[in-house]
Amino acid sequence: MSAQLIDGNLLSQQLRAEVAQRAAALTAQGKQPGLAVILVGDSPASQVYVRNKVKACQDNGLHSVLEKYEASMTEAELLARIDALNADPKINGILVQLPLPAHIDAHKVIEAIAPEKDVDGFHVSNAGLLMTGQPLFRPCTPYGVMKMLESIDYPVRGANAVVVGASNIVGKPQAMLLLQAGATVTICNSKTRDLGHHTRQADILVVATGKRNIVTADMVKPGAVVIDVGMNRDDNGKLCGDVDFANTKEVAGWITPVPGGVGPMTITMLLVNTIEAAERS
Ligand SMILES: Nc1nc(=O)c2c([nH]1)NC[C@@H]1CN(c3ccc(C(=O)N[C@@H](CCC(=O)O)C(=O)O)cc3)C=[N+]21
Repeated sequence: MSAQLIDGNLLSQQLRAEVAQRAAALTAQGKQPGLAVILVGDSPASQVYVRNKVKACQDNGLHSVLEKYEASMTEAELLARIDALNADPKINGILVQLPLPAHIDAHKVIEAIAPEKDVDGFHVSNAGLLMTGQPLFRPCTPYGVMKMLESIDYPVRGANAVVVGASNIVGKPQAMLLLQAGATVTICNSKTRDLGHHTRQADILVVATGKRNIVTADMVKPGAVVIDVGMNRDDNGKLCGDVDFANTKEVAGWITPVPGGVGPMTITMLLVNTIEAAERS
């Protein structure tokens, strides 16, 4: 292995220690930070993620409530729950776990969350603030990736960054954060011709497609930072990313593992955003 590992568990541990201190300080002022997590339906993957989020709150002194609903819940019922949480002074952050069942309009639901409680940073108002350089909440996964680059003191300014994947949740906000940090940013998508041509230019390569092995070692510039946002299962049911880790680690300068990379950082930044919401309240 020539690449250095960027350990998301270790970095999370350090950042969560700061989170716990800020949570304790707020609690001492009678303002314990609170997160509400809403899960509609019972997808096993979502159950695990949501439980991890609630546990991270408990471990670091944040108040949390988990609201679980049947997949048959109506959109109107969900919107009513969000209204109630918007008005609840004990709740500083509201997270509606995605994806939602097909009969519920996810855009409508996200737009119903008060922007100052939108700790995912998915509301159009928060997307607009991010795009115009005045972010209120940075979306957790891209924010965590920037913290990982910071942790290795990587000079993002002037670097070539390539983001593979253009989702509203990861790819697009990731590109914005990298751009604001001074990188030259390329966003690739599922229609990109000759993906390797683009990825080989990358000093920083962020891969967020949900397709296992979409990036292989021959597509990576020697010495590059490779950040794997993928969460897939291999043929044996083992968690794996979007990058062919075993071969790419021999080419890259730094690489993030799956599990133990971006995933824990996403949860850490959710805690950070919830703390910031409480500090502002
Ligand atoms: N409104 C909303 N906000 C989200 O932030 C959100 C969401 N919906 N829907 C689903 C995705 C996925 N996501 C993950 C977070 C942490 C891990 C994580 O901690 N992964 C561990 C492993 C977990 C395991 O063992 O399964 C790791 O990579 O080491 C994974 C996935 C947040 N998401």
